[in-house]
Amino acid sequence: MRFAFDKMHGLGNDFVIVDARRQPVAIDAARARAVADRHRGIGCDQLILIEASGEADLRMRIWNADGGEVEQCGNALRCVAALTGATRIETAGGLVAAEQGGGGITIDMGAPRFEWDAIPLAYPLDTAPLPLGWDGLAGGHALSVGNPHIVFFVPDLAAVPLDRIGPVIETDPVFPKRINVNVAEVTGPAALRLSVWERGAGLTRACGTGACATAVAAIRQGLVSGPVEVRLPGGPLVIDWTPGGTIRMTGPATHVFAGEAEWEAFA
Ligand SMILES: N[C@H](CCC[C@H](N)C(=O)O)C(=O)O
Repeated sequence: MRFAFDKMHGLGNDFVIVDARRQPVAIDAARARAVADRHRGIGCDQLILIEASGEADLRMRIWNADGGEVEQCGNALRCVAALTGATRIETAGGLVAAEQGGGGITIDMGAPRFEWDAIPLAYPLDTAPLPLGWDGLAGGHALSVGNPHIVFFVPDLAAVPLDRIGPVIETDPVFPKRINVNVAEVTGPAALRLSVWERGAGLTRACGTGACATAVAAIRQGLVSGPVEVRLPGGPLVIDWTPGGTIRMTGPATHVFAGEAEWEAFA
């Protein structure tokens, strides 16, 4: 059966977006993996499904390239807001607000969570910092911005083999739902450089929730003051947060093309 989709990206973190409000759609892990496959499918970091919502303009669901459905995706929120004009979006990670302005699209991501069982961790531990280390990375801060993140600050980002160490941390049993791994370098009083090993997607060009988590961890530790420019391999996002408040992320959303395909091609 034919379906329509939109291909979009946020700083190179790319998505296939399917609007199920106008066409019946059933996604499972195998179909998500097949659509995301960059050789046999359409290719994306995440597959995004838009559904009707009883409490917001729409509901956004997210599947990583490995087929796992997850709670939140910052870059996709900007893309869906740009595509649909939605100003309130329901996700499994919470209800968010979107506004479109001169500097791009701003998403209010809600408040971060720092308790061990909100990340979640497998057992009670301090989360800021987590008393654990992996291959020379230690002192990480774990937090949830709707989805789970750990954030490490290092003196030289280029010296960290994130492609090797990322999957080890992502799949450590201390993280029962796995975790997104962020490694950042402070480059100014309100500037960070960030690379992200994403849960279920690996190294991506950008991670919106990773930028949010990293900026919050840096502000909490007094490493920077907000609003923070977080420079990812695909470009910059601006993240603003003050303790006790909600996180506001501002950045671009790019529409690449609209397409059609047959679900039968993604068995
Ligand atoms: N890999 C993430 C989902 C996508 C997040 C990222 N693409 C973003 O822009 O926030 C997770 O498993 O929680």
